[in-house]
Amino acid sequence: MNPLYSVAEIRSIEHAAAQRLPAGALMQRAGQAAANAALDMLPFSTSRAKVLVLAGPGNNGGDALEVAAHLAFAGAQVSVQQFGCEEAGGHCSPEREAALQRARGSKAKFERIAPQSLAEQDWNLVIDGLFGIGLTRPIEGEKRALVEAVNALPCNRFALDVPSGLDADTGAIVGPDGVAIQATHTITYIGDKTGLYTCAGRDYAGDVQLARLDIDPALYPSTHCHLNDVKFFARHLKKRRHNTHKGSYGNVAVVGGAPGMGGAITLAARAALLTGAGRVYAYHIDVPPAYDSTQPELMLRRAQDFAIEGAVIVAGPGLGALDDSRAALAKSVHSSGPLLLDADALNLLSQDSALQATVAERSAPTVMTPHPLEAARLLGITSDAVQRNRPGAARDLAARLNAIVVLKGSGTVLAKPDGHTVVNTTGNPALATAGTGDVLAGLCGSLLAQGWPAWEAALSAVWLHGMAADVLVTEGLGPIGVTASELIPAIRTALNRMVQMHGR
Ligand SMILES: NC(=O)C1=CN([C@@H]2O[C@H](COP(=O)(O)OP(=O)(O)OC[C@H]3O[C@@H](n4cnc5c(N)ncnc54)[C@H](OP(=O)(O)O)[C@@H]3O)[C@@H](O)[C@H]2O)[C@H](O)CC1
Ligand SMILES: [K+]
Repeated sequence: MNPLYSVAEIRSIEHAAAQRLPAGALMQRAGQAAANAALDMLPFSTSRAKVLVLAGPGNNGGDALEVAAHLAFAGAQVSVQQFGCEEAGGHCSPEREAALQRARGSKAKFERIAPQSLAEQDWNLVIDGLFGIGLTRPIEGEKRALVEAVNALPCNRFALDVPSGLDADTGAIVGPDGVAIQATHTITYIGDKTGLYTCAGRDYAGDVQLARLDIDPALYPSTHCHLNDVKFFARHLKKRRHNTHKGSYGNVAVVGGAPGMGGAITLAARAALLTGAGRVYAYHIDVPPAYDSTQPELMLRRAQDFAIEGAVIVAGPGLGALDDSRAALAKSVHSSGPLLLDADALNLLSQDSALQATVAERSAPTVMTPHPLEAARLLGITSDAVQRNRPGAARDLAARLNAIVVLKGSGTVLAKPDGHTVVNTTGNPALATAGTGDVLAGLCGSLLAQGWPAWEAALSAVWLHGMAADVLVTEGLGPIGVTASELIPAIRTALNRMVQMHGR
């Protein structure tokens, strides 16, 4: 189900497949698959279509040359900007050579147009075959200028395998200070790749399609990395029985709300309530209001008094960094039930290695929901370093703290202590606003309280959180200006729809 492969795994599949096929067969298949998709992108009769093909020095360039030949034979006006073998120290592959001959045998025009002159022509499509999984350093010099000029063109940009400049494993732009083709569409070969869905991947890959090149499935290794999918957690979507009561749906205790931060704990508690928890307590570090006038169902208490066993604890929303905050966190970590750590709980934890050891030894499940900077503090690295390898950072943190980690951001990455990784595909920039992390924490805590296993609770919470934002945008609300408060009822609707569709 939606496996994601590393560059190393793709290389080994490619190598095994190539042993059984005539030389160049995979590249020809790659070129054919891309050409077929490209023809669908051309706006009208092919003969009037102007296609700019960027062919780099490696086999990604070979793919592009195959595409150039196909499109030229189909009648399109093809211009090839080739950066040939001499660029790569002369070691071009035989299959790329063969592709070059085929392209030269077509009506494709081999020319070198100055990047700044590209905009003078009305291109209908750009084929990006500069670099694929072999990119080893930032794109520089003339190729950098070409990438920037192509990104400014008003037409579709079709990346072969990976948008040139993007790291296929991490979704980071290969830097420092790198550039990448901002593709509107990507056809990725042999296996889907993590970097197309996280970090800069979603912004630079556009619509992704997979072309497996008819490779024998037996050549694919089992992988521990997948795209999130309802199928991973659907069996826990259960229709409610009549003969139940609030105790059937668990208790959530949200711990936070230091002075001036009452909003965070309120959002988390409301999210837990509106997504089905039986009882929700909000344990405030500050003196809490008498009651929440918008949601009087919430039970507000002082964190100093909290001794709630049997509840799922969501520690962190607005927790602050007071002595009382640390005390409440320590009590939460030493509790015996499922625990969700978010926001300030993670920041306090990053300063306390003894408490980290206690977390790692917990017998009950722990879920952590850091954003990149919170993850960086826990890992003792910079947030840039986290973003340069989000899957790796999430896996490191999960292993170190024996916890399920939800590394938030574009293409949220979830990791288990055993290294299993899932990249989420729902969500959009509507979530980039204050409080949505508090809402996710409350939602995940609510599912834990309702008896979901921790991994499936995290997968489902992240999926629903993003899906709710996607629905709000399709309904014309956002992505600009959506508030965390508006997200909560949208999540409730999405959850109920999912239970109706998949629940038993
Ligand atoms: N092999 C097959 O049958 C198939 C391959 N597929 C396609 O091939 C690419 C991977 O091809 P590869 O040649 O390994 O790598 P790239 O084409 O991505 O380019 C690497 C070459 O570019 C040089 N390089 C790397 N970074 C830079 C840079 N920043 N500036 C300039 N040049 C750079 C590199 O040389 P170095 O030794 O200098 O690193 C290589 O020459 C894959 O993505 C597919 O598109 C298909 O899957 C079909 C089957
Ligand atoms: K490419």
